[in-house]
This record gives sequence, C-alpha cells and structure tokens, in this order.
Amino acid sequence: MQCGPNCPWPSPPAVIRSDIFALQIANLRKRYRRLDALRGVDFALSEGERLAFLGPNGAGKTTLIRCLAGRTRPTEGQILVFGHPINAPGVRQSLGLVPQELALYDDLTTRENLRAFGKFHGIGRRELRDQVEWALEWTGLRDRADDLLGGFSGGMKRRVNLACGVLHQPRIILLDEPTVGVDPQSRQRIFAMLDELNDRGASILLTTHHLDEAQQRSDRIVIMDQGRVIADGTIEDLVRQTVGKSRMIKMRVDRPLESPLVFHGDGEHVAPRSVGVAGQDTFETRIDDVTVSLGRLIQSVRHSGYSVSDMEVQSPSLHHVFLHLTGHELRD
Ligand SMILES: Nc1ncnc2c1ncn2[C@@H]1O[C@H](COP(=O)(O)OP(=O)(O)OP(=O)(O)O)[C@@H](O)[C@H]1O
Repeated sequence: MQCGPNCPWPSPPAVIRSDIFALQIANLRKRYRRLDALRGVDFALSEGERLAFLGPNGAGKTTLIRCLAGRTRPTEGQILVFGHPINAPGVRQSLGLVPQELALYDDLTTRENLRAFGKFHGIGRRELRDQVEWALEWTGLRDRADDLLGGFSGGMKRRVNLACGVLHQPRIILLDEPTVGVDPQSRQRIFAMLDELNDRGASILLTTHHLDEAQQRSDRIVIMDQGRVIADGTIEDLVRQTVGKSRMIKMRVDRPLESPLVFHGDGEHVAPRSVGVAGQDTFETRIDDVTVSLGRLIQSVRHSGYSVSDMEVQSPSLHHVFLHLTGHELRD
C-alpha cells in the first residue's frame, strides 16, 4: 500500500513543525434547542499530529466534527485553520471529512464513486484521473474498481468512504469513528492507510470508541464528556494526572483465606481496609502508591500467616484513566 513514485500527494514537509497549529479551537459551543451539545470546547491540533477524541455516547464528538467540517454551525466560538478563520475563502479546502455514516452510492462502482466525490470536491479532470488511480492503489481495491459497491463488505466500503473524503489531498483529516463495525483485520488496514497520509504530513483528528485504538494510534488523546474536554494529553500525561502511581494488584496466596486480610498500608490518613474473601486464595486490590504500599501489602499477607504464591501488578491503561475521569465504561 505504498503511494509509490507517481504518488499525486504532495511530498511531506521536510520538517513537521509541532509548534504550527493545524487547528485551534476556542470556546466552541453548540446548542440544539434546549440541549448544549458543546459547552465551550478548547484544544489545538499541531501540524502532523494524530489526535484521538474519546468520550461516552452523547459526549459531543460528532457535533464537534460536524462543526469543524462546516456541516453544522457552532452557536459560539472560534475555529482557526493554520491560523486563518475557518470561514475565510479557500480555508475549508484544507479539511477532509470522513463521516461516520457511509455516504456512498451502492449502485455505482468504486471508480464511479471516487469520480463523483472528486467532482464534489471541485477537482479538475486531469488531476481527478490521477487521484482516482491513486485511491484505487491506496485502498487496495484496484481489482474491484469496476464492481458495484452494493456487493462490498463493510470494511471495503469503509475504505472507499475514507478515500472519498481525502481525494482533494486535505492537510487535515477529520474522521468520525472510521472503524465502526469493521473486523480487526480491516481496522489494521484502515490505520495503515491513515499512517501513510500522516507520513506525508497530514494532521489527523479522529473520534473512536476503541480505547486500544486511541492508545496505540494517536500522539495525544482528548477525552470529552457532556460537551466538555475533561482531559487532554499523551497517555503518560493522562495516567500521571489521574491514576498517578496507584496500581491494581492481583495476588495469589498459598492457601484459601480463612477471613479477609486487614491491610494497613495505604498511607497514614487512610483507615485500614479488608482485602480478599474468605475461602478464596486469590484477590485483587488497588494500592495508592506502588513504590510504598506494595511492600506493606506483602507484609500484611505474611503477618496474617500466609505467603505470596504469585502476583501481578497491572500497568495503568487508558481504560483506568477513562474510568477514573468519567466514572463509567466507554460503552455505558
Ligand atoms: N441534530 C441534533 N438535534 C438535536 N440534538 C442533537 C443533534 N445532534 C446531536 N444531538 C445531541 O447532542 C448531544 C451530543 O451528540 P453527539 O452525536 O455529538 O455525541 P457523540 O459523542 O458523537 O455520541 P456517539 O458516541 O453516540 O456518536 C447528544 O445529546 C445528542 O442527542
């Protein structure tokens, strides 16, 4: 899936400047009748950055993308694209939208769909021919170029949908749940396609429900809840700001507990707590500071007359951060 020597996309900038903002959003608000879908959203996307937006259903992610793509008008706020107001002439051309719902024609072939979307983007005839050829390579669908889309799998349609949104070579790509409803193999393929555009300098903003996808496929994560940004940073930043040094410990002892253990170790101001269940030889518990409290937990086990047979310290993940911030699972 390499773009190849005849790739019509511009060469990547020699140096991607993380101090140049592709997008700057300030105090973005959107009100639908009596509902505030966005309540003052602020963030910036640097040039060449991959930013993932996470949030429970109804957090405002789609509304945000729609505001950026000009599909809905914000009630208030400012959007700058490479320093220019989004409504200035020609500025929107820098943005490519890949919507969540598939916006394709089932009764047209892959090539015809690509041509139709290229025309919507105002691409000239000669350039469009090159772009369509590129898109067929990029999506890996050259051998299906003349087949009707109606017979395609969900993953194949997603790839065509993606190509239709970026045929005009936008410098910023907005994707609303680009992998919704596709199998893991297709997800990999879609991310490989996005990596290729990112390598050529495109800045990427996507929304996702997949915590692993956000963690592995983005440089930075923004968590939204109820129309607001509630966290923004790299995964390391978010862990530090939320769960910090606390860790989940899974422990197995040499025989079933006669009664729960009393654990004294979680800091001077915290009352002792009981850990584990009578009759079971394994338990899980969260400790505040692994560097201090893990030793104390092991001591508590020994003082109660047991010995540790096995132990696992779970690294904090985006899942722990998300639970800490929102108090619920992503799919709630
Ligand atoms: N056109 C609309 N008219 C009225 N309310 C709307 C409209 N679009 C969205 N909303 C409401 O705005 C809020 C935010 O919705 P939005 O679709 O942006 O959330 P989301 O984070 O994308 O959710 P999901 O993960 O389910 O896609 C929700 O309460 C939704 O019901």
